[in-house]
Amino acid sequence: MSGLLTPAVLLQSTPSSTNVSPDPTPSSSPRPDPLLNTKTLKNAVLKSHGRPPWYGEDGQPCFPAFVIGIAGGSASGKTHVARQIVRSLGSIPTVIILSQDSFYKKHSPEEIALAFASRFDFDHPDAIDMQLFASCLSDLKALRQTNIPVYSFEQHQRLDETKYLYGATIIITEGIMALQDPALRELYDLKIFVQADSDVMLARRILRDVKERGRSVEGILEQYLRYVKPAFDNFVGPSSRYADIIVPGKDNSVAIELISTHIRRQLEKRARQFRRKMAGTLSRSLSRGPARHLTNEELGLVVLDQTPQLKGMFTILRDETTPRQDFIFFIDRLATMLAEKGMEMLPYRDKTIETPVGCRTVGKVLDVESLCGVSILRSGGPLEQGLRRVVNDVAIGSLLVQSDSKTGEPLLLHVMLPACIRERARAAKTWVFLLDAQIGTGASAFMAIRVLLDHGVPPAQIIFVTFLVARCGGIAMVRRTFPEVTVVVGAVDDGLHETWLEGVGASMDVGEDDDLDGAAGRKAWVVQPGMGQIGDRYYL
Ligand SMILES: Nc1ncnc2c1ncn2[C@@H]1O[C@H](COP(=O)(O)OP(=O)(O)O)[C@@H](O)[C@H]1O
Ligand SMILES: Nc1ccn([C@@H]2O[C@H](COP(=O)(O)O)[C@@H](O)[C@H]2O)c(=O)n1
Repeated sequence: MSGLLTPAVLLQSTPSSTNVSPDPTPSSSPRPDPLLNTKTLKNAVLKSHGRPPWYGEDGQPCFPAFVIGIAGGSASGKTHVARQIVRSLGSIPTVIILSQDSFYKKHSPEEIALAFASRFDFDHPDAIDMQLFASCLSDLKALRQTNIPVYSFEQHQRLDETKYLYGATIIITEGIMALQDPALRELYDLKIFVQADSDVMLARRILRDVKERGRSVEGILEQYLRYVKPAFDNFVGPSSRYADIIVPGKDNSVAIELISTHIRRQLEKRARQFRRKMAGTLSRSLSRGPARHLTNEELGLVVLDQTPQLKGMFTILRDETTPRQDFIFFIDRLATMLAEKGMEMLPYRDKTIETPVGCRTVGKVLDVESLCGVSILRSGGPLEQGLRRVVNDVAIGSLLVQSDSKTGEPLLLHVMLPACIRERARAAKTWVFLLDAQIGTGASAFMAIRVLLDHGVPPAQIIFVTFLVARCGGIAMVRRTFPEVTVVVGAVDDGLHETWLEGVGASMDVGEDDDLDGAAGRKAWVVQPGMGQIGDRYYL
């Protein structure tokens, strides 16, 4: 792996307009193709055509990520092969290139001093934290988030920071010892060994280490003869026997093409028909006669009290003649009421206080370690204001789920989560308000809940807050699959219909279960009587 820092890298094969970032920093300006320049690898941002559902109707992940292990001598061309595979795959879902270099053990000051004198053996299997490597890879393969170490070749040291990774469909790991460890080998779906002549490897290593790793030629040669060459003979070379395919270290375009064809076939087998299935079940049940309308109690929803005051607010919001200013005012007010209702679902404990007139009294205090919001873009946006009013300084992340224009499948296009749920241990202690304007087919809600579960948020700590739910839509499936998730809603409507919306093709109002379908309009599942496209009415 080249580059001074060696974090795992998230790459996309072709540029996309949508930024799917593993980092909380959104990219605003066009970035160079990270495949072309090794120096940009450390800044690479995951871009994707979107991640289709990775779970079944039971909500459980059904296909692990496809994992490829690439081993070979130092500078044999492992990173190059990995990038060529990504490039050759063309339009594919997200890929992570995970370098074994990230997992060099933390060194003592004495070891670092030896490393600077080219007297430290980085080529023995013991130099690598194989256990951590296997555990991070196993999390990623199981579609869970992970945080991997970041290594500096310049400092010969693992840095304090870690790199958050989530959401890859294909993971390519590369490293001299990638095929060495049995636990790692177990995780691979395809094992590759890159074979190059030793003089080619040495020549490439000298050029690269001088240019990119700040080394002298003398140091490189000393390290090579003392450690690199013997390790290749003893460990790296012999591990080629575990490979499914040996790829030449140069002129390897035919091998790369064969490998990508194999991967493409494997991915096709994993394609799913999720939203269609959810909507299909619904249509079939409707065509058999009048839909059986489950009651709010049967659906297990927490519905705001349907007081005349609330009904009055909904009347204004449902009215198509309501001016936008009024719509925004009442949506914000309703969002605040829903956030307050959501707060009722949290645990509280007793707290004794003293009042300004000297009386002691027992009250309540919120009993949660951490609390955040995640908004399903962009129609979850109008609920953010309500949550901010109720919870001071609350961190709110976002997810972008959009329907594929051809298949209608929900696609996860963007994940930007607050820090408190980017680490598994913290996520387990965090309560999350998941915000979306309405639940129609339920496909977006399903996907968003799955993302939180992948990060280790317990289902009982997820509070889905929404203005409207379609009684006969996917809510029954969402509730059946994730019974511990609380759904707080303003009103429950009876209808859900697939409609052609004229002239709104460019809209990205994706939280409302719509299918983008050309510039002249789009097909969308709309809740009826409903309020129309809440995001459009709020933001346009
Ligand atoms: N097939 C190839 N053709 C030409 N140059 C290559 C090829 N593969 C690798 N290289 C060059 O060799 C050097 C080391 O390659 P790299 O992929 O970083 O090796 P590794 O990851 O195995 O250490 C890089 O400068 C790279 O550009
Ligand atoms: N601080 C370090 C750590 C490792 N190395 C050398 O890197 C080689 C593995 O990386 P490749 O990208 O070449 O596969 C390995 O041979 C180590 O000797 C180093 O020089 N300094």
